[in-house]
This record gives sequence, C-alpha cells and structure tokens, in this order.
Amino acid sequence: MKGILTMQEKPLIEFQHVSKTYDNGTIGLNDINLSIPQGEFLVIVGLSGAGKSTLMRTINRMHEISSGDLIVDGESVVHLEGKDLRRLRRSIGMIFQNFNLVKRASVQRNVLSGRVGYYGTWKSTLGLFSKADKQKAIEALQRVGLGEKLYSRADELSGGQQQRVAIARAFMQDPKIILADEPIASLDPLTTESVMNDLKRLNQEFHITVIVNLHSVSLARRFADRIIGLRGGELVYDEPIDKVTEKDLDAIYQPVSLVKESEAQA
Ligand SMILES: Nc1ncnc2c1ncn2[C@@H]1O[C@H](COP(=O)(O)OP(=O)(O)OP(=O)(O)O)[C@@H](O)[C@H]1O
Repeated sequence: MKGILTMQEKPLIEFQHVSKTYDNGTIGLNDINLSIPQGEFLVIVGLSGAGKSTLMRTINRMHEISSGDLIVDGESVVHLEGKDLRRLRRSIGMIFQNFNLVKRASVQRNVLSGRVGYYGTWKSTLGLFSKADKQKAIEALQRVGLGEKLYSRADELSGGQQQRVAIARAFMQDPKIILADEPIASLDPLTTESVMNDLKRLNQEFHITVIVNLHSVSLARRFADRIIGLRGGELVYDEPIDKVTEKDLDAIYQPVSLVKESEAQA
C-alpha cells in the first residue's frame, strides 16, 4: 500500500493508529494510518457502512476518536477546545449530501455564513458582515456560476445549485481543507459533473486539500489524485490514481462476507 506522499512533503493531515468505537460498541474505524499531503484530491470509496463518513468527520472533530492521534497542519487536534477548536473548524469547509443550507435565507446570507468563524459572536448573530466579505461572497458565487442568484432564497434553487452555494460557502472560510461527504448523492448526472468540477477547480487553483466520499467508482477515477478504500472500518486500499485498476476497485466493493470466505479458503 502506498500513497503519493514523497519523503520531502510534510503531511497536512496524519492519522496515527486512529480507532473509533461508537457508544453502542460499533467499530467505526480500526487502526487507521494515513498521511494526506496539502493539495491532494483524495477520494474515499467503500461499501455502505465501511467508515467513510466517520473517517472524514474525525478530521474536523465532528466525531471524536477513541484512540490514536490525528494531526492537522502540524498539530494534534484531539484535545483542541474553545477558540483553538474554532480555528481548526474555520480552516475546514464541509459539504454535505443534503447541502445543509438555511433554506429560507437568501443565497447571499448562506454564503456569508461561511465567514462566521472570523467574527465575534454578536457581530455574526446580527449579520454585520464587512463590505470586503460581501464582495467576497459575490466573487465566490460567480466562481460557481451563480452570481445572479445572490438575492434568491436558497430553497428556490435546484439541488445542484444549492450544492454549489454550499461550495461557495465553504470557499468563504478560506479553507485549507474541504471535506465533501457524498456531495453528489442527491444530484442528477449533469449537475454532478459541475459540482465535481467546482471542487476540482478549488483544489487546483487554491491548492485546497479536497477529501470526497463517493459511491461512484467512475467519478473517483476521473477526479482523484489518489483513492483510498475502506472496509469494516479498516484501510484496505491506498494507491495513486495511475496505479488504480478496475480489479482493485471491484475487490473493495466485494461484500465483507465474500472477503471473509476467500480469506478462509486461502
Ligand atoms: N452515531 C453512530 N452511532 C453508532 N454507530 C454509528 C454511528 N454513525 C455511524 N455508525 C456506524 O459506524 C459504521 C461506519 O459508518 P459510516 O457512516 O462512517 O460509513 P460510510 O462508509 O460513510 O457509509 P455510507 O456510505 O452508507 O454513508 C457503520 O457500521 C455505521 O452503522
């Protein structure tokens, strides 16, 4: 197993023997070791329940790990609290399958909310955003081709447009990392294409590290720099895109019962 991290590059994200057991005893992650360099477009694949969301959500501490250590930008994030945790979360944009927009608010308000981490509580509660941030919101929307939708209500937009607003919101955070948890699961093929292209552009133009959970193997192959595969909470695959084969991907998607059977026969 090898990623595309070279000896010279310092990883931006490092999982060191990370395990996660949920309160009900379910194992989410089991002894994950993984280094992700800055600027990588990493796609996580695996069967439903393999641990893809869990892995992603430990990075911004939406889920706590049970053991091991998780380093982001040179610092262990496991014990961060208060303003240090807010600083971490500000540097990580998140894209969800269901967009997570405030549906009754304007597109502008949704995009500006990406800046909230840079303001004190009272200013952000009152929506007192600076002129510079309002201008930044316009530019972020233009970047995803929705400049003319600034004053529309979020729920007037199509699913694909809403996801692109979510991408603009993430971009407003000036993130080092974007985590996209099945960003295209609710979209048709055409909008899927534009959402994936938006993510790729942010990755290439701004060197933002993008980590995406995908069920589509063909999209993973087209957009990833590197693909990792999870099964039963374990990292079972890690290859740069030029080494990825169809056969490898088929194996990742084999039901766990079949894998156990073939291991028993070996
Ligand atoms: N809050 C929770 N409490 C208990 N178990 C959980 C919780 N969240 C996830 N799990 C379990 O942890 C395992 C990994 O789940 P996770 O959502 O990370 O998988 P996934 O690969 O993202 O799946 P999918 O593709 O269906 O989203 C699964 O067995 C799941 O049922």
